[in-house]
Amino acid sequence: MSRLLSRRHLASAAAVSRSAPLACVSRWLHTPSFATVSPQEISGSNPAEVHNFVQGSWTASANWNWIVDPLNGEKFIKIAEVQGTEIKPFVESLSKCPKHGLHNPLKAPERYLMYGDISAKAAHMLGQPAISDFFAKLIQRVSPKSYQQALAEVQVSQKFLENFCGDQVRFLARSFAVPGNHLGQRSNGYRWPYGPVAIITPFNFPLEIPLLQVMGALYMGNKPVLKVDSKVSIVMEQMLRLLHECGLPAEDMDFINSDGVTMNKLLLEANPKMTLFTGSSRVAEKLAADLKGRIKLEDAGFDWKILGPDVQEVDYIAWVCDQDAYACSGQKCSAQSVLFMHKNWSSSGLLDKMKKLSERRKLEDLTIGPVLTVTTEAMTEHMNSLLKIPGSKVLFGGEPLENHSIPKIYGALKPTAVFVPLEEILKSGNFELVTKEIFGPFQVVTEYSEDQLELVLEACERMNAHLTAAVVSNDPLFLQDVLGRSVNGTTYAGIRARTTGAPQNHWFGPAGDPRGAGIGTPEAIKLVWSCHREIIYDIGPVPKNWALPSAT
Ligand SMILES: NC(=O)c1ccc[n+]([C@@H]2O[C@H](COP(=O)([O-])OP(=O)(O)OC[C@H]3O[C@@H](n4cnc5c(N)ncnc54)[C@H](O)[C@@H]3O)[C@@H](O)[C@H]2O)c1
Repeated sequence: MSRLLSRRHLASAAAVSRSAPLACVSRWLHTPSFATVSPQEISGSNPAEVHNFVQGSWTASANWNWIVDPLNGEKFIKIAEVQGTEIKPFVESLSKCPKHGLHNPLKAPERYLMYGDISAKAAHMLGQPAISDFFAKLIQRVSPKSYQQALAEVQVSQKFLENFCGDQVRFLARSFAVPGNHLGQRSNGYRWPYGPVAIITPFNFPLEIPLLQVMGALYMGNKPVLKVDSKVSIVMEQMLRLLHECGLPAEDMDFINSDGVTMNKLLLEANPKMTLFTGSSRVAEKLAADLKGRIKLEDAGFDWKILGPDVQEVDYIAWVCDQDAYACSGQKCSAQSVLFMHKNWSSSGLLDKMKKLSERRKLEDLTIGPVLTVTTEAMTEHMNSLLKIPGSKVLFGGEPLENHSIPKIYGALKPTAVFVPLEEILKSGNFELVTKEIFGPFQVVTEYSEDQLELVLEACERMNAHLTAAVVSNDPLFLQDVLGRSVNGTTYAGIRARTTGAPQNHWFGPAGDPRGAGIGTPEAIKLVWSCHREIIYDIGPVPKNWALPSAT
């Protein structure tokens, strides 16, 4: 297939060369062999198509759903969205996988090695500048963020694949043995797959989240059906084509485009033994109930940062705050949502520096850009509600972006910070409002005095989402106190602490919830994608002098 595509590209390039400038030809020649789209070429007059993959083949659907370009509102990508009446092939495909998986430590162990090889090939391909550039630009088209942010997503994915080359996949399934009570007895603990599983991922990391989760599922022997938010599923569709080129067996995973309702239906009919959901808490709670708990969750983040009493490195910390709150236009689940600032920082100029840094962001290079799930009106309305709280004020931002063609269905807001007094945040009428996750370039800032640390910790305790956090201080007693009385799953501590940017070598996920999932590290893969199985071997011999005991 890849050869066919390459030939097709060459043929198109030749056709184009008769009429178009050389630059265009070179773009086609640089489109990777597996790819069916060229990021720069997609437009209203040249729309891209995204297909499904089930039971080993690419398929269309009776319905095309149009995705609009977040920067100009043009219909530019057609998605073959599977309808409720079309899910049968996906249900059948999943049902072909037994509960004991496609491989496990006692079945087809050579597949662990095969996945080591696939990862090595995929890491090599993704590491080639033309291919990382292809994915970074494709990500930018559907989930607008700066080139550096999009490229970082590709690089994290590439490093992750490198981490699981060679024998590293089989090491994920390392088992242990404990000597038994008598000769011939021993217990072995194994990491066992769930078999048929489902993965649902959101729009904000179109490559990293689905790729890392799907590979983790496959490594451990599961057969996943993957659904990525249709707004961005083109990225993972192209990645799946790359994986096939690297040797991923066609029957090992399915890829579905659908709306949430159809996916919900598929989950209920196909009955996957485990579902990994990454997205909003609203959908997470619905699925947890529908699936009777057979689910792991990576849901909303209302991520806090506490600046300790020791004021230092103000320029650096202002820059980290700016990146944490506003990179990717605040659409990271790890984005800084609230900043608790010790009063010692008031005269440091930190807030002024943050304001200046936020003003450097511009639409032209996508350092600020469209917000895909919250409209400008909704963000402004939220801000106005906060401003009704006594003592609140806009520190900076608070206005819509200007001179743009971002469609109205998406949001466009300047990087915004609103100050709310700490005592007011804690009032029961205000707390829910202030700690509502706004998935956009928006943060709340507050201040605390020496004797108010208890109130800060009370606020952190009362929050529901415990994803990321940062304790910015090099005072070991302060760190110990705050870390010992908080729970967030991915917490950075020290003067360089941040809330965002977790690469593949950091566990990333919420804590404090037994349903909490993780992503990135070997521990995350083992926790999410395998369960413990203990086999107790007891092969004898039965002692020669054994006699029938009395009944017990
Ligand atoms: N914790 C994490 O690691 C993490 C990472 C990224 C995003 N997020 C969170 O995701 C949210 C932003 O994404 P969103 O608003 O697009 O999330 P969302 O919950 O609306 O959608 C996420 C995915 O679920 C699908 N979906 C919706 N309803 C469904 C249903 N009933 N059954 C099955 N699938 C359904 C969507 O189509 C999409 O693919 C934020 O709250 C953010 O914090 C969390």
